[in-house]
Amino acid sequence: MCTAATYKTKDFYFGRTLDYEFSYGDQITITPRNYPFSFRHAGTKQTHYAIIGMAHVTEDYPLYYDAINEKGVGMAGLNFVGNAAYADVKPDVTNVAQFEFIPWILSQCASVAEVRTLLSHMNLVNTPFSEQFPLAQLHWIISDETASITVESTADGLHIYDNPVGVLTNNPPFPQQMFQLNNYMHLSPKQPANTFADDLTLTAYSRGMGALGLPGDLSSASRFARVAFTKMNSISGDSEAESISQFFHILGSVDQQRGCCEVTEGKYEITLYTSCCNATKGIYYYTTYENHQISAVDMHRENLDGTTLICYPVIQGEQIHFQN
Ligand SMILES: C[C@H](CCC(=O)NCCS(=O)(=O)O)[C@H]1CC[C@H]2[C@@H]3[C@H](O)C[C@@H]4C[C@H](O)CC[C@]4(C)[C@H]3C[C@H](O)[C@]12C
Repeated sequence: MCTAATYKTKDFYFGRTLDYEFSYGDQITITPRNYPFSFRHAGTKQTHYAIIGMAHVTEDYPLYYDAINEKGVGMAGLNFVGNAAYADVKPDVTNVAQFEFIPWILSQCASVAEVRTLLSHMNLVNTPFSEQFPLAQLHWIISDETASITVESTADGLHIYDNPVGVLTNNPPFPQQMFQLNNYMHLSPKQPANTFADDLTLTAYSRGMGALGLPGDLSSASRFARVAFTKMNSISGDSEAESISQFFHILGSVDQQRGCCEVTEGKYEITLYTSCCNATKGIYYYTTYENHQISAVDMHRENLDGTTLICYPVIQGEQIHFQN
């Protein structure tokens, strides 16, 4: 399972948890403006916006999982298994392979409004990267500081939904996830009043009872409701430190601990990493399952006019600050 979220204070923040039972081998990867992006069916872009995100790099190509561009647009792919279906290549539209979707959007869109325009003549196609990396069944959240959309490619075509919550998890399809929030409309960060029955003396005997009923399990639908509640009620100062700290707390509400989600005999899904991008400033912050210290890569500390990918390894291993 995975969860993505947005957060706005003075700057705009975008990030995700990557939950899985193994890592593909990820690196924080910067694609500078003059790295030539060769698209399988849509030509080559010699120059484009710079991108920073988490990717598996193979054959000098950044297979991005989540990323932001220098204009403040963020995009993340999350599993959508059993529902994702990609089209065949068609004439008279722009055919973009599923693995190219993040580079295609982030290399040329400066806002979600521009993304919508690009999507109106795009066909998301079933061309795999290679035999070793077949199609991934995903759906996507694409956001800027003003709006988010969810993109789902299913057997009946490409769907673009407004995403007013700015969060995404996995199945079921996005409209159902949104609909299920109706079930939780009575939840509140405030203490509840007794509306159960006039003749009963019921008391709020514990703090936090306004959110009693918020699901605590790790299913995708439950994580959607939980992170939506947490994010929509989140309050923090607007400094960089306060914003990042709050963002990691929002995604911390759906953190997956080893042992609680068995996917096959003896294999457990865990939160491999959590990212928090300052999309306004081009900084990729992250923590990993084994490293709770926040590490960061700032795209503007690199030569963004370069032609080759810049990769930083994910720092693993707890860094404990002994005080004595
Ligand atoms: C496994 C990842 C999604 C994690 C997730 O959503 N887990 C939920 C599990 S569940 O269904 O809800 O149970 C996805 C997110 C991005 C994906 C990667 C990116 O799409 C980039 C390439 C794309 C290639 O087609 C396949 C390899 C790959 C390198 C993908 C491997 C894998 O599918 C990734 C890493």
